[in-house]
Amino acid sequence: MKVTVGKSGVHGEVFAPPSKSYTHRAITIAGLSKDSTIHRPLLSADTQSTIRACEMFGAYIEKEGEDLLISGVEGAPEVPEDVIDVANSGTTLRFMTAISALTEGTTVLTGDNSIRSRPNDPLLRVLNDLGVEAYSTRNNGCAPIVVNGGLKGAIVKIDGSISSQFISALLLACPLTKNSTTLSIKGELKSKPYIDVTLDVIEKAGVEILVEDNNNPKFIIPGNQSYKLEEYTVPGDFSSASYLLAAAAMTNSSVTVKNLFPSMQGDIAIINILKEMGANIFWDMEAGTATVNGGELHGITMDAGATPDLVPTVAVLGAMAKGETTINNAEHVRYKETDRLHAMAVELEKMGIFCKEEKDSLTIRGGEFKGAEVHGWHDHRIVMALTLAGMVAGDTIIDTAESIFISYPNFFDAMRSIGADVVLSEQ
Ligand SMILES: O=C(O)C1=C[C@@H](OP(=O)(O)O)[C@@H](O)[C@H](O)C1
Ligand SMILES: C=C(OP(=O)(O)O)C(=O)O
Repeated sequence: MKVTVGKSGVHGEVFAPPSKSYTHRAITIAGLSKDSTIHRPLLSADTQSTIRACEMFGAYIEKEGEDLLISGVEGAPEVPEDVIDVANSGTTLRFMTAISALTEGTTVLTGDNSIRSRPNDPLLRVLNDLGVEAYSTRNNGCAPIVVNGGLKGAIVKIDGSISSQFISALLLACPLTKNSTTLSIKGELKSKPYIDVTLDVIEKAGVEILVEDNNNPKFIIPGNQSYKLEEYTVPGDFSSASYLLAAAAMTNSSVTVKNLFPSMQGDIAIINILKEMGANIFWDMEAGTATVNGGELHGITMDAGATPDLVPTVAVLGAMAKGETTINNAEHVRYKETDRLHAMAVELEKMGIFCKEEKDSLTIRGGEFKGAEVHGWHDHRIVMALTLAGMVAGDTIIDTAESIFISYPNFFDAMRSIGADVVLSEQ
């Protein structure tokens, strides 16, 4: 699918979609509990992967109105009858690899081309240390992955510099083993707020994990616990909202995004980033609304360590801001659906913007956008970010636009409802 984007601004109000990260955790934990109801889950391609995987472990999941009713396996996942295909979802692959380790048999997990090129070595290594035979069939840490269950608690260390999802996965599975686990981190921990999101839902489901030294965390996970999620409401997604808010800042127009209440999401940082860049933004936490009313944007230096998913948004903001924007501490952004540092540099250059890509940083010199035919890299965040660039440049065509189904299925409808000129076509 292609999207043609014309010069346009935004106006009015729009609802942020439910958080993808919170939805993955709520479904996974409900799948391990008894009976739970999840209110306002995100139903997208990635969260459908988590639903399918939980069903393969024996959970029953039904949609009733806007809710998901989940009858879980009460801590004892069954051995799946078939290969688990997570499609494009890294979160699902990592979480379900650890859940497989709780079964008493063999699970095989795989996914699409992108998933089969993303690293998992640190997770597989720690599972080995926890008594599980877990390996990549290609011996490079990439899916397909084989897991022979039998998870036991132990004292282990994991590399935190590639993906926090390995740690979230272990935090989800380890409370269900017979003995306790102590998990500490080697190297710099990236994407830490996602671990806080995991701990938030784990705690709401009545499971206890002790965190020693929140800055360089060590997790003490008592064993023999059980999840009881019962009732859970998913908050709005700040990563998805970043495109809506940035659209107003980039086109000097105005939008109010609703459903943005405080939560543990690191991407709440978009509010301060926009403020720092010069946008007129006001977040009313009690009302859960964030309003952007234009502004004169200038370049900033951003540390992407905790908020990798904001990188495509900040890259397009930087491309039309005055001066230079540098995104540092961003090597882990290369291990996503695609290498997003490279993808943004290549596509922004096609639109006339100077970019300098280094091993773990991207510098963007603000300039005049020109319309172009650009590649969406089959990556939802690249497509959504380039849509904003197209609204400034006009005459922009982005391919692989269907990838928005991964995290924000009605992104184009939402953008159209606030005035964006976006037209979808089949080829
Ligand atoms: O746990 C999660 O929900 C996520 C963690 C982050 O990944 P990394 O921890 O691999 O950086 C983030 O980029 C991804 O979109 C969602
Ligand atoms: C990287 C992402 O998700 P995942 O790791 O679950 O594929 C994302 O949504 O940007």
